[in-house]
This record gives sequence, structure tokens and C-alpha cells, in this order.
Amino acid sequence: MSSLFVSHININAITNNEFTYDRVKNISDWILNRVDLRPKIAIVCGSGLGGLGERVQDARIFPYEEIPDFPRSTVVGHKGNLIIGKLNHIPVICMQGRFHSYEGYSNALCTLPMKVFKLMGVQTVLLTCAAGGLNQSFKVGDIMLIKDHVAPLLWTLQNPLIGHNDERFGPRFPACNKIYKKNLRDVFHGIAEKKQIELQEGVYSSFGGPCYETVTELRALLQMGVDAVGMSTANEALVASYCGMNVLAIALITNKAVIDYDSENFPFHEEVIETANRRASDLQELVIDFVSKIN
Ligand SMILES: O=P(O)(O)O[C@@H]1C[C@H](O)[C@@H](CO)O1
Ligand SMILES: Nc1nc2[nH]cnc2c(=O)[nH]1
Repeated sequence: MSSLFVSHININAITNNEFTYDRVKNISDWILNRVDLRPKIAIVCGSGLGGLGERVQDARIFPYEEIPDFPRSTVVGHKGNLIIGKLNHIPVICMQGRFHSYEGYSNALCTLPMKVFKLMGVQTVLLTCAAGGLNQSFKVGDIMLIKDHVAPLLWTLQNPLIGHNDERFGPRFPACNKIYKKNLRDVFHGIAEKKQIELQEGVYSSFGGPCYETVTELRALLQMGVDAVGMSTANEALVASYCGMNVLAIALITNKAVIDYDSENFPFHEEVIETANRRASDLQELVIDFVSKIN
């Protein structure tokens, strides 16, 4: 049996037909029956950013493999734990590791946790990710608030909302011009200013991976106004917003996207993890303050 196997669920199912309301409710009830806390804030830790999970106090830790119908994490830098506890006395649910389409999961499966959060009563989802910096004024280690996305996979049958639509999750035709909430970005800017941590804001683009981009792809994205590139987050933001939850998304610029055909530089995952580890503590401090502010 493959380690990717998830009981009953076809991990390659392109449409969300596999993820009925009852099935998602079953997962959410399984979790709620094991904890007293009722978090209103969910946090997803991106590549190398799982250290935030270790800051959660009074933590109940559920390895993904224990949760019924939940996918497994297979990527270095993604531990694969769902953690429920408190950050600065505020109840939170934290994913120490996310799911990517390059792991062999459909986007419908990658975004299943957003629907679980919705049924658990979560109101705000804070997504973090590692990304390559395309904006030439960005430096490795910069923290960028995502204000919008360009996600070609979501233009295809890999859109996680394709399939049956259950209005208890959200509308058939969701608007996408206000996915990343401005009021939450404003709060986050205020916190960063107080802590004197420089913050960028920009457009994130995500691809399925696992390969990084070609020079020409990156140049085209630059022309479209993209500031950073990754392999996740846009799908989760879409589904969280569709489910009526507020979204704040943060990309850590872990490497420079190479837009020079003759450059000897190239992106690699160890650099991504190393930068994430180096900048983890600033990001954690910002997130912990943010959680207290919006609760
Ligand atoms: O899970 P995120 O989006 O933070 O991780 C990015 C995308 C790939 O998983 C990995 C590539 O280095 O980093
Ligand atoms: N697609 C993509 N994902 C990343 N994740 C971290 N860095 C990068 C990058 O340069 N490109």
C-alpha cells in the first residue's frame, strides 16, 4: 500500500465530489470530540515554518495519519501534525505542514482542511508559505503579505471548486477580487511597524510544482505584475474565502527567482528551508501578535 493512500478517498479525484459535506463533517467532528478548545483562528505553516507549531501551548497534537480521511505530509519541512492549543492565550488550530499537488494530491484534496476548519467554526485562516522573490527590489528573507494571486492551475480542471457544490460550504460562483482581506493586512502592517520589521506586500503566483520555473515563465509572470512564486497557498486561500472565512496570507521570500538566462544561480529546496529557519522567529512573533489582535 502506498504511503499516500488515504482510506476511502481517491487522492487523484479531480473534482470535489469525493469531499461531501458529511465526509468533511465526520473529520471535523472527530477532531472536535477530542478537544475542549474551539479555535476561531487556523494557521497553516509553510515549508520550514512549522516551528510556529512548537510555540502552541497546552497543545493537543494529532499526526495526520491518525485523522480519518486526512492526507499525509510527504515533503521535507512539513511535519504533518494538526495542533490545537493556545498562542498567547488565544485558541488556535495549526497545520504543521500542508498538502501540495506535486505530492500527487488533487487540489480538491489539498484544500480539504479549509472545509474542515469551516465546519469546526474557524473564522480566520492565516496561511504562510515559502516563495521565490521575483520583484527585483525584494531581498531573500523578506516577508510579503499577499494581496492577490495568479494561479494557472485554478483555471483548469484542477480548480478545487469543480464538482458538486454544497451551499453549506459556499456559493457556486464565488467572487475572487477580495480573497486577501485588506483589514487584516492593515492590522498586520501595524504590528510589523511597531516591531520595526520590514514588510512587503505583493502578488503571489503558484504552480503545481515540483519543478521551479523557467526563466521565460518568470519573465512573463513579472510582466503580469507577479512579485513572488510558490507551489501552494492560492488554492487554500480560494477555498477558505469561498467558505466565508477571512484570509491573511504571508509569503516568506526564501530565494531569488532567477530571471537571467545566463545566471549560474538556481533555486533549491535546502536553501528554501534554510532561509525559512533563519527568518522563523520574526515571522512567529508577528503571527503571535496578530492572533492576539484579531481575536
Ligand atoms: O508549502 P510551501 O508553499 O511553503 O513550500 C514551497 C513550495 C514547495 O513545497 C517548496 C519548494 O522549495 O517550498
Ligand atoms: N514555484 C516556486 N516555489 C518556491 N518555493 C520557494 N521558492 C520557490 C520558487 O522559487 N518557486
